[in-house]
Parts: sequence; structure tokens; C-alpha cells
Amino acid sequence: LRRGLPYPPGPKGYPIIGNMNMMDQLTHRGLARLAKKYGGLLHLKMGGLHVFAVSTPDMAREVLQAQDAVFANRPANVAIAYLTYGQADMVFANYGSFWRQMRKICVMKLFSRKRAQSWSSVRDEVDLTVRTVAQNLGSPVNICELVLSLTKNMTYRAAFGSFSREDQDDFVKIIQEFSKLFVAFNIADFFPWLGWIQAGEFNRRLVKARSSLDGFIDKIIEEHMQKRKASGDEAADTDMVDELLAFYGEVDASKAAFDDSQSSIELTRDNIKAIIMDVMLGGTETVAAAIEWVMAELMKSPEDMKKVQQELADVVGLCRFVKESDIEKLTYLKCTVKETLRLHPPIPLLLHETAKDTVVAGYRLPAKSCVIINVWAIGRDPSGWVDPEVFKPSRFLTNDSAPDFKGSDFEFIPFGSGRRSCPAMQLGLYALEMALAHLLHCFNWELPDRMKSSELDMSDVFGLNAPRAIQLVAVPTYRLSCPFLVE
Ligand code: HEM
Repeated sequence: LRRGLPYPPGPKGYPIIGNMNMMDQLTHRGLARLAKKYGGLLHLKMGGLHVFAVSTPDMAREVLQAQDAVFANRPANVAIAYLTYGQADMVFANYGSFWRQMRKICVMKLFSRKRAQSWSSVRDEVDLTVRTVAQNLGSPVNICELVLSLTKNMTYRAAFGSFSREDQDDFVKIIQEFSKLFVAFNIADFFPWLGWIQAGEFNRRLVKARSSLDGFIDKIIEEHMQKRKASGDEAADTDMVDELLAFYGEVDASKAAFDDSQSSIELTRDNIKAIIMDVMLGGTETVAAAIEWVMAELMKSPEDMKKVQQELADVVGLCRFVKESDIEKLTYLKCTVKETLRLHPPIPLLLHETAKDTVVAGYRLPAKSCVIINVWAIGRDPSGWVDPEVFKPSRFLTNDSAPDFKGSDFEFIPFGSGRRSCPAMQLGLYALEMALAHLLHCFNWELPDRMKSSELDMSDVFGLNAPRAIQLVAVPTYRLSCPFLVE
């Protein structure tokens, strides 16, 4: 029956290559343009690979709710399979008992509110960032660099505990190379029989990247194991590596079956390395891009900046610093964060894969197809939003039915929805809100060189994330009445 059904509409392709001449359209903007012509579920054929793009809230509901289990796998290209030790991590693991166990460990041991060290890493690094700004009052500050260094330090501290600056720089370079390789064009992904054309050079790059990560994390794992031995496994100050080492077994767990009935879980070194990489990739640029976009939107809209800062003055006052307990009362700041994540979701395209042949809206989708959910287009879809292109935080303020990002309002899914949604949403939001509350409470921000807010460029670029094309630079002045003590 399914074989008789048509594929969803899409641009006509050429024999053999299909739509590979349209590779450059596989971005959030390119796919949104195609969706205007072909609809909320469209079909492209990239060589031998079927690709489906989902661009409306209704279609997202079909895929992420009605048939969640069918769409819960991840497509793994050659680079992803190699760099994740054969999908031995959580982000790229296929849906099943292995992924379920990994996710349980990560949620309970790394991202939960009970893991105080992840959350205190946020507070310590926000504090250091505020001090850095206080030392540069009156001078232009590159906000992109400032917040990227904040989130890198935050994740690095949470993952590895203490760190030296050189170690961190090396690690950041390794992760950047991983990000590039994940999205690099590799002909073997589309025509496996043509892989030999590129194989030599591409494979050498993959091997080099993975052996750098091996060398780096092996050293850290050894140090942590020594520390555990010395303290009899009971060290009070545990970081993510310590938490993961508690599950370490000298078995080859990539081959071990993780069935749900197993009461004890064993992780290999490869699992531990791959999870740490997930955390660095998942938690660094996402949060940094979101902070920078909120700052940019507020500088572009002085009215909203005034409302956010007035709220901070009302709730916190101007003679003490923001405390964690203030955050829940900062309603307008929270609406501003939501509105920014609607317009600039840090992960604009979600990548899923079909586990079996299926039917959506009367169309056929074969097993092992790549399904791209365009969160960026969905957040701007006129069926879900009034004036979708306008930045208006108050749209989240007025009524109880305003969409929330918990995943059941399909017009607003910056953290995804369903089984594969972000497991660290609370931690990510905490970092985002703490950083913004401090930066906007302590300082006023002006654009440099008398630039008008209307002149601020809001273009984005496409990669694994969608950061600003032009880095935001602004000049801080101190706003509080209590003195700032820079040690
Ligand atoms: C503003 C911050 C963040 C945003 C907007 C965000 C967004 C997302 C999205 C959209 C997904 C994929 C959902 C899907 O494919 O359906 C995801 C997955 C994931 N995120 Fe986040 N994220 C954020 C922060 C973080 C942080 C701080 C961490 C870790 C420290 C993290 C770790 C992960 C992991 C491990 C996954 C993979 C889950 C899986 O495949 O089962 N994220 N995130």
C-alpha cells in the first residue's frame, strides 16, 4: 500500500543526482523558501538519500508527537559515525535501550538540579564575566567573544573541574574541528560507491581529529581515576567525568547490550569521551548564541530594554546584585528570552531519521530517510503567530495560553519536543537567564561610535547553530548605586 503512495511534493530532480544541485538550499532560510512553494512537508532526493523537510507546526506535531517513536533516530553520516565512536554517545545514538540508558545517566547525573556542581559552575562563571565587564567600563566590549568564553568556561568547569587556560584552548580547537567535520560535504554520504574519490584526505582529517580528542580526554580520565583512588571514591567535589567514571567498566560496552532490565550500566572510555563531547557541543554555542541574540534584540529595541531594566530595578533594586531567587520574578526578561528563542533558535534545524517506512499526511516516507525539522521556519509561521517577523516579547505576557517551550506547543519548539528534546533545557535556561539578568542589571549598554539602534545588522549565518553574522559590540557603563569591588 505504502509503495503506491506518492512522496510529498518537492522540486523535480535530475536522474542519479536528484536534487544535489540544491545542496546550498539545505539551510533554515533555503528550506523555508522551498516550503512556501511546496508546503509544510517537502521532499528532496540527495543522490541515494531521501530528505524530508518539516516547516509548519501541524507537520511538526505529526512527526514529533503522533509518530514520535518512528522519527526518533538520528541520521549518521560517515564523519558522525567515526567521531562519535560508532554513535556511542547520546546525541547521535539511535533510539533504543542504549540511548535510553545514556539519557537516564545524563539527565540524573549531569543535568539535574540535584547535581549542584553543574549549577554552581554557571554562577561562578557569570560572576567572573561581570567582573571582566566591570574592568572595561566605557570601552567597547565584544559581546560575542565575552559570552562564548563564559559558556566555554562554564561547560569546561562542569565537565572537568579545574582547568588550565592552555588545556582549554586546545580542547576548544578540537571541538571546533569536530563541528566542521560533522557538517562537511562528503560524497560517500550520498553515493557510498563513490567514497574513494574523497576518502584519503577526508579520512585523514577524521583520524587526526579523533586521536586529538583521545589524547586529551585519556589524560583527564587518568587524572580523575588517580584522584578517585586517592580519595577512596568518595570525593566531595565531583565533576561530570567523576560522575561518569562511577559507571566505568573495563568491558567493551559499545558491543555490550544495554537492555532496560539491566540494573547496572557500564560505560566504556569511548562512551565517556563521546558524552563529554556531546556536552561541550550541546551546551556551549547554543547558550552563547542565545545570550548574544537577546542582547542584540534589546539594543535594537530600546523600549523593551527599558522595560527589562525597569523590572530589574523594581525586583532587585539598584544597591545589591541579582540573586538566584530573583530570577523567577523577572517576568519580562523571561518573555524576552522566549521571543528571542522564537526568532533565533540556537539549533535552527533538527536532524532525525525514520526507523521504518511510514505515512504522513497521505505521503510516503521510506525507512532511513533524513527528516529535517525547521524550528526557525516554524517559529515564524503565520499559522501560529501574529506579525511573526516582529520582535514583541509582550506576546508571551498577556494570556495564559501563550506558547511555552516545554514541547507541547508545536509553533514554539526551540528545545525540540518528545523523546529527543533537549535533556538540559533547565540548565541551559538557568545559564541564559542568570547571565542576562546580571549583565542587564549591573550595566547600561550603548552601541559604539554613535551607531543608532535602527542601524544594527541582524543577519545570521548557517552552521550547526545560527549565530549572528556580525558580532555584537557594545559599550557598558555601571548602573548600580553600590560600589563594584574589582579584586
Ligand atoms: C539555550 C540553550 C539550548 C538550546 C536552545 C538547546 C536546544 C536543543 C535542541 C533543539 C535539541 C535537539 C532536539 C531534537 O533533535 O529534537 C537539543 C538536544 C540536546 N541538547 Fe540542548 N539546547 C540547549 C542547551 C543545552 C545544554 C546546556 C546542554 C548540555 C550541557 C545540552 C545538551 C543536549 C544534548 C545532549 C542533546 C541530545 C539529546 C538526545 O538526542 O537525546 N543542550 N538541544
